[in-house]
Formats: sequence, C-alpha cells, structure tokens
Amino acid sequence: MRVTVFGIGYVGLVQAAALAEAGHDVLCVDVDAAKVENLRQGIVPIFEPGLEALVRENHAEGRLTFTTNAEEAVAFAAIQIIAVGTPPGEDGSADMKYVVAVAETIGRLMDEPKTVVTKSTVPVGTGDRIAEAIAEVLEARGQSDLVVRIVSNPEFLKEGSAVADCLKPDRIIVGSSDPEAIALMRELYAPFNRNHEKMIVMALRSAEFTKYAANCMLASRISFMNEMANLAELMDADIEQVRQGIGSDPRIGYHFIYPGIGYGGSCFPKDVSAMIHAAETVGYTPLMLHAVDARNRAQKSVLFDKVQRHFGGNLAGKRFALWGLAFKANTDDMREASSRVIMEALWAAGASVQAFDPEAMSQCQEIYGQRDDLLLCGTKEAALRGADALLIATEWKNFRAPSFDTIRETLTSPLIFDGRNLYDPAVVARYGIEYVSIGRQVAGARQA
Ligand SMILES: NC(=O)c1ccc[n+]([C@@H]2O[C@H](COP(=O)([O-])OP(=O)(O)OC[C@H]3O[C@@H](n4cnc5c(N)ncnc54)[C@H](O)[C@@H]3O)[C@@H](O)[C@H]2O)c1
Ligand SMILES: O=c1ccn([C@@H]2O[C@H](COP(=O)(O)OP(=O)(O)O[C@H]3O[C@H](CO)[C@@H](O)[C@H](O)[C@H]3O)[C@@H](O)[C@H]2O)c(=O)[nH]1
Repeated sequence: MRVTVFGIGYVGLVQAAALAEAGHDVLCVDVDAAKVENLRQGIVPIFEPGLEALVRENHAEGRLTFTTNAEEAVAFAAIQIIAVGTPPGEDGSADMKYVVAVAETIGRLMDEPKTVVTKSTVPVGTGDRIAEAIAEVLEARGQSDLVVRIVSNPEFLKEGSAVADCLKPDRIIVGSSDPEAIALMRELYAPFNRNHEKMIVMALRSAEFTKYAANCMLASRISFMNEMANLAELMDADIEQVRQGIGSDPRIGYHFIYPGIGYGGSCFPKDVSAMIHAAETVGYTPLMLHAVDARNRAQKSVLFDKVQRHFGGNLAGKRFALWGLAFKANTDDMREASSRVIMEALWAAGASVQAFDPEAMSQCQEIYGQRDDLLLCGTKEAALRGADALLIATEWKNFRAPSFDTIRETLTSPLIFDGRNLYDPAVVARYGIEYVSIGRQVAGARQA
C-alpha cells in the first residue's frame, strides 16, 4: 500500500520506517527542509536504537522517501497520516495549529478520496475539527463531493524503544465508524497483526481519549510512587523493598512504579496538562490529575533540595558532576528532562556542573550554549574530576555498575546523590561513599 506521513519527528519517522519495513511504500513530508535533505542522505536527526539502519535500508530499497513538497505528498497515497507536533499552549491546552494546517493542506490539494489518519496525540473532538477544516477548504474549491474519511490511530511508542514498539505493537487503536476506513486500516496494519489480534476498533472520540487516559494512568503511577518514596523516607522504610513488595501483586505489577525525580519527556507533562485543560473546559475539576502534575513538578526539585540541605544551603562555588541529561535512558531527548531543573537550580545557587550523557550532549549544548558554569565532559569519569559530589539524573544502563573506587578517588569528597535509585546503598557504603537516594534507607539512617 502507499502511505503519506506528515511530520518526520520521533513518531512520524519511526512509524514510517516500520511501515516501509513491512513492505509499504511510504512518502514522508516535513516543512523542515534541512531534515528532509539530511534524511535523503541517510542522516537520521534523532538517536533511537535501530532507527538509522531501518531508515537507511528502506530508503535504499526505495520504500521510504522524503519530500518537502506537499502537493506530491497529498497526491502520493489514499492514506494520509498526520504525525506533526501538538505542543502545549500557554494555558496547558494542546496546540492544534500544526494538525489543522496539515488538514487544510490535504483539503487544498486532494483531488481523489482520502483517508486521513491522526497519529498525533490530539484532544477529544479533534477528528471532527479535522473533518470540518477539510470540508471548508473543499467547499471553497467547489469540491465538496470528494470523500474524506477520518480515523484516529494514536501512537503508543516509547522513546528509547520506539522501533521495537512500532514493529511489535501491544495494540493498534483504530477510532472510526466508517467500515471502509476500518478495512483500510486492517490492511495497512496486517503485517503487525499476525501473532494475535491487536487491533481494537472503537468510536473516534474514544480512541482520542484512550491515548490521554493511557498517559495519565502511567503518569499517575509514577507520581504515586514518588509520593510513597518521599513518605517512606520520613517513616524509615525503604521504597525499593516496598516497590518489590507491591509489584509482586499482579493487580499492581512491576511496570512503571520506579520512584525517582519525576517524569519528563515530550508526552507525560504535556498530555497531563492538556487533559486537565480539556476537563476544565467541560466544567470538571480533575482533582487527581492536578495532584499527579503537582507531585511531578515538586519531585523534579527533590534531588536539588537534598544537595542544598547537605551543604547547609551554601552551594556558591561548588562543583557537581552530573550523570545523565536525557529525560530517560536510550534517547538524546532533553524535553522536560529533570536534569534541566537540577542544573538550573544549581546555577541559580552559584554552583557549576560537569555533565556527561551517552547521547544528549549535543542537545544540551544546543539548549544552553557556551557558559562558564557548564562543562560537557567526554566520559562519565571525566565529569567527576574535582567535583564536590556526583548527581545522577537518568537511568542509563551504562551508569549501573560504575567503578565505585574511581568515584571515591576522583571526587573531592565521596558523595553520591542518586535521583534514580540505581545502586544498593549497602554496596556503595562498603566503598566508603556517602549515598543519598530517593526514599531509601542506608543502614536504618534517615536520608539527607
Ligand atoms: N515523541 C513520542 O514519544 C511520542 C509518542 C507517541 C505520540 N506522540 C505524539 O505524536 C505527535 C508528534 O510528536 P513527535 O515527538 O514526533 O514530534 P516532533 O516535534 O519530533 O516532530 C514533529 C514534526 O512535524 C513537522 N511539521 C510541523 N508542521 C508540519 C507540516 N505542516 N507539514 C509537515 N510536517 C510538519 C515538524 O517540522 C517536525 O519535524 C505529538 O502529538 C506527540 O504528542 C509522541
Ligand atoms: O517507573 C517509571 C517509569 C518511567 N519514569 C519516567 O517517566 C518518563 C517517561 O518515560 P517513558 O514512558 O518510558 O517514555 P516516553 O517516551 O515519554 O513514553 C510515554 O509517552 C509516549 C508519548 O505519548 C507514549 O507513547 C508512551 O506509551 C509513554 O510510555 C521518563 O522521564 C522516565 O524516567 C519513572 O520515573 N518511573
């Protein structure tokens, strides 16, 4: 089948590459000419495990192509997938301007029936808005008789495992009441649906809602565990033991109950805010979502607060090693990363940062530019040199079994503040290093 994908970001590019890998002919269109030109030369703009090879192979074999030409893109296929950004507006609502712009483009340029599939995360009712936007343009062109089918097909990939998530999806949500559109979606996703039935067909608005409900649920689990971790600390319990204790209940499970320094990324913070905004628009006060969001905002400062307490509130002139800049492991993405809150608080207090991340260094450079209080180091060991303590902000595998001897010998004082609970406190203590983490107990002593 032929498919057009609007937007070559994390979602558009990975999904396009997965569809091409399954044998479809996919044309990706983006307004960013540099991105398109780079991709034509095999340069992938983001770090995502397995993506570069998938893009290069499918591009070389002619199934995955790139353009900035919207006319070519609309003419290319009966299926038009929208995967452009839906960033937060100033009031927390999801900004639909890119989605609506694509809808208008399709309406302006189409001259045969189209099935328009929304993969971007969009508020409930957006399907109707897209249909209206296209209908208005068609009417102005005197082409109201052209058939337009609207489908909601939200994306559930996780950054860091996006390729695997798209090649082997847990579920494929299809929101539509149009039998022809549903049949087309079945054909499109048949290669991903062989093992067992993964397609869940529902009303369009329910599909749009499902995406927000999933992200709000996952965000709630994380904020809940962070609240428990903060309490465990005050009550001399160990949250890692508690995590294992509750995770063993199959009704709870082990997924998404890691406490830490809050969730970041381009999805949870913005989608929780967008759902709060949407709820208030229909006259409902979403008490739980407000609490999830408030806990997360506060949690991002918890590690800095511990550092500040430890140094008696005086951080001026201190130097800190920071391991991890990305919002999670296996990505170069720093959108809403907890590391940013920590660095900015340290700088405001007069301290400096020596940072290392396996993939996010250039993004950090782009965000903060050259500054005297930020040194980007080539290795995690280099970041330790002359630092007063080590702070850990991202759960990279590469940080899980460091040489504690090197850490002790390279820091000016043997001290770790771990925002992701990567180590066993007893092991770290054996190396003569003071260890402060989130909600854990060190030999019965209270955390800093
Ligand atoms: N990043 C994720 O992990 C993830 C996962 C699931 C869903 N989502 C949702 O998917 C959507 C896209 O997210 P993303 O992270 O891929 O965004 P992104 O910012 O990485 O990419 C969006 C792309 O759309 C392009 N674009 C903007 N206007 C365009 C237009 N008129 N025509 C063609 N291209 C245009 C931009 O240039 C950019 O390359 C969002 O709604 C997001 O919430 C994201
Ligand atoms: O137990 C956990 C799990 C995650 N996190 C943090 O939560 C954030 C988000 O992690 P994750 O969900 O793995 O990454 P995303 O790429 O943001 O993926 C989420 O957001 C996407 C965009 O909507 C959805 O498609 C995915 O299903 C959903 O998991 C990161 O900062 C993690 O460090 C925790 O603190 N504790």
